[in-house]
Amino acid sequence: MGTLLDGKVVAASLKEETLKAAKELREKGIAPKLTIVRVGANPSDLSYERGALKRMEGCNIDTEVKELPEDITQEDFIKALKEVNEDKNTHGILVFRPLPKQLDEEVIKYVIAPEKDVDCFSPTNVAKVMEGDATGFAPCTPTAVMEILSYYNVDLKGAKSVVLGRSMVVGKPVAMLLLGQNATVTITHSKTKELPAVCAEADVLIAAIGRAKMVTSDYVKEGAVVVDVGINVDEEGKLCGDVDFADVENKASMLTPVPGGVGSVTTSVLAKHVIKACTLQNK
Ligand SMILES: NC(=O)C1=CN([C@@H]2O[C@H](COP(=O)(O)OP(=O)(O)OC[C@H]3O[C@@H](n4cnc5c(N)ncnc54)[C@H](OP(=O)(O)O)[C@@H]3O)[C@@H](O)[C@H]2O)C=CC1
Ligand SMILES: Nc1nc(=O)c2c([nH]1)NC[C@@H]1CN(c3ccc(C(=O)N[C@@H](CCC(=O)O)C(=O)O)cc3)C=[N+]21
Repeated sequence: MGTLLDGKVVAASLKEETLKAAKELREKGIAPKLTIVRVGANPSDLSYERGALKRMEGCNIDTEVKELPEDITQEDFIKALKEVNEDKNTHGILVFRPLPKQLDEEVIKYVIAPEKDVDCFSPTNVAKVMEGDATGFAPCTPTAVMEILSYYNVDLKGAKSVVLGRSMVVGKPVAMLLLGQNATVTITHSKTKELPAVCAEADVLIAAIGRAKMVTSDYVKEGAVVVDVGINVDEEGKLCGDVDFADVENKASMLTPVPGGVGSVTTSVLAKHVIKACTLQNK
């Protein structure tokens, strides 16, 4: 089988850098802090929150969770978010999405302070991802994909890369980040014709569709690098990715597992972004 792209190893390496930077900030009397804004108690928000709080603790980053009622009005939500924006002790803000339907994300995305927006909610940061402007914050999950590829020295220059999925959360931004590293990028989605054949052209294949084990060996070129972003549950109720790992592992040269792949790097990127925000705000 190919090389396992082990997210835990990448996460540990990122954590080491982040811890060192956090220590240096604290020596200057600055305590880096992430504030999480959560509306209601959605299970997937709570699962990410648990992982994020644990990771911040391991990285010596302070945290606060601003828990808001499920039925909060737009006006009250905006007021609460502005308070976090203005909180001098908060350097990074994570707003769990999607928000409940009475809250209009198209309005709220303009409210979050771009310099504290560590998971790319603000259009300012979305634009910076498009422009390849490194002063912004790309979303954590696509950045985690890039960190894994970089850690394992995957050469992206000129590489044929195919992204499965075009959401604003994963597919589109990861395509822009790949382009920024000089990959030749194809973005595919539910309307793509001859999808397995298009994917089988890829040197680097990124799966972010949210379809359990859909990516079988016929989607994969012999020797390709495959990164699985999906977090799904299979028919037995176990966590699984978008890639059929057992079917693909002997064809790919490198492959991420689920769990233990991209998902385990995402919170380390979040921590890195909080440190970056804190450093920039104290320049
Ligand atoms: N590891 C992590 O930290 C994270 C993991 N995830 C996981 O990543 C996956 C994707 O998430 P997200 O981008 O938010 O999902 P969305 O549902 O928002 O987007 C899915 C995308 O995949 C495309 N798609 C869906 N079905 C097919 C299909 N049969 N063939 C081709 N394309 C298809 C859709 O196409 P179209 O646009 O045409 O509808 C869409 O662009 C999920 O499993 C999610 O749980 C998400 C965030 C964080
Ligand atoms: N602004 C915003 N950004 C997000 O990234 C975001 C969000 N809102 N809202 C909620 C969803 C959900 N989500 C999860 C990520 C990882 C696990 C998960 O299970 N992680 C495992 C690791 C899984 C693995 O190893 O692959 C863990 O942390 O132990 C779950 C859920 C992020 N989300």
